[in-house]
Amino acid sequence: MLDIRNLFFQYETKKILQDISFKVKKGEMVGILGPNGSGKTTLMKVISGILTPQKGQVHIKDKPINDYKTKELAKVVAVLSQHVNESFSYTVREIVSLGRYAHQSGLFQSRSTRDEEMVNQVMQQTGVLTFQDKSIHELSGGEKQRVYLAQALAQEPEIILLDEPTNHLDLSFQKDLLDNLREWSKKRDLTIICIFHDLNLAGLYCDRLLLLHDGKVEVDAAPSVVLQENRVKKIYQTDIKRTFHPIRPAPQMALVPRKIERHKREVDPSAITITSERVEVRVPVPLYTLSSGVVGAGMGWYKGFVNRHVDKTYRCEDYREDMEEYLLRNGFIPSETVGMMTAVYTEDATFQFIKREGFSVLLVVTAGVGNAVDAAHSSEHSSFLHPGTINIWIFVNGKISEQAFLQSVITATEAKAAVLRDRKIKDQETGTIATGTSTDSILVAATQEGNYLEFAGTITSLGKCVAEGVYNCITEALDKRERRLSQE
Ligand SMILES: Nc1ncnc2c1ncn2[C@@H]1O[C@H](COP(=O)(O)OP(=O)(O)OP(=O)(O)O)[C@@H](O)[C@H]1O
Repeated sequence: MLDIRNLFFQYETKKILQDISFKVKKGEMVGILGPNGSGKTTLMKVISGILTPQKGQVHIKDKPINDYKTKELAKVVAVLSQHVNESFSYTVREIVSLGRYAHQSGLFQSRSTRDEEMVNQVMQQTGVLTFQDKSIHELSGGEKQRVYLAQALAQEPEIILLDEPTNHLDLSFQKDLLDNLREWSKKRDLTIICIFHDLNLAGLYCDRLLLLHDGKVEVDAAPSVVLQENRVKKIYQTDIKRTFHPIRPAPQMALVPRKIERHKREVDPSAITITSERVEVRVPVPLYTLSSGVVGAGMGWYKGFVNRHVDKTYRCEDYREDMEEYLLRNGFIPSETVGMMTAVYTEDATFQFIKREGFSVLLVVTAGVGNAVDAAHSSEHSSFLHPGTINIWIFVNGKISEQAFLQSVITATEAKAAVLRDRKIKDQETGTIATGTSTDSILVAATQEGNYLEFAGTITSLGKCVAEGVYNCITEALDKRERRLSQE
């Protein structure tokens, strides 16, 4: 559809575009990225024929752009630029109707029914129909943006070029616009080339990204290839962290602000409160946490950690909502808290603080084994769930990798299974040695400050602390439980 070959462009003596080549297929949505001044707008102007390159060619539908007459080009390419001249006080409908210019013929450029239909349709699609009789000067920045988009669509182009179209748009209009553009590209084969400053929107919506740097193509590939952490850091000269969109398979770049906070981030036993109602840990600054809690499950930043005692007969339709209400009643903010449940006596909780060169680990455990299961034979069990019985908390004063988060879980689970093996705790249904209980929970939380700990396998320095601490804490908790049972 579009073939750009070896473009060179300069404003007087200033070289802007240097040897730019790329192709865009029909129906593709391509994002153009690059830091300020990298040449994005200049490239768009060359593609749309506003600027003529000193060298190189732009072919549209296999024909050099110079061979197109103005009207003919307008039927193929529409441009939505950043800065639009608004010297005339046209109404919205008039502005959108101007988009039909290329389709009108004859001396008086008379409008056909098709023109009217098209204008109404695009005004409907872009949500500007309701203010069609207002003057453009009376509109907000976002409303104007949608009017000019409607004008571009009214051209019924095959290619649309957009220069930062989400500028001025609020969140829902950004999403609507990009959803619509992508739908038009997929369902109507509209070819879209769009400049983005927001790398996340570009990564989420585009089929392909072209990253410009100093007037050259740094990389032209799929979003997951282009949006590499080190590349973006280097080209944009800023600190970012690559992550992933939680719902769609798209890379996302998170800005990392400069740190100015002065709070001490260390979790030690003074943060723990143990009562018959719950075990809680409160910290002043959120910790990066991986958990299987009733609330706060998955990865997130949390500053409250609650292991709530519930009765063995606890049944609740919506236990998540119940837990959130419980947290609120007790002064926790649910969105900042990981909440777990257990039927064991929380006052029998155990903890251990292990200090090592450059980092430390606080472990907190509640354990009961009335519900013990041998994972090797779990298929023989019914799937009835009892409240959690071995809950393990691992707080790391250090900076740990995502790998170390997961390895901590593995190491802790192995240490737990080892306790049950050494104490010969059996699965009541199968008579074999249990490996855990059916509803165990775990959390690993790290301050993400200080020494970097990449691994937490059983024989790494962090893994050894986790293994030792979990083994000791569960053992002590089960001793307490046995003493309590023997006294009852
Ligand atoms: N009319 C002009 N005359 C001379 N230099 C210009 C002109 N327009 C742009 N430039 C220069 O060309 C370079 C590229 O500008 P361009 O607008 O293409 O960059 P961009 O990547 O779109 O930037 P931004 O992200 O800031 O919109 C810049 O250094 C700019 O100052």
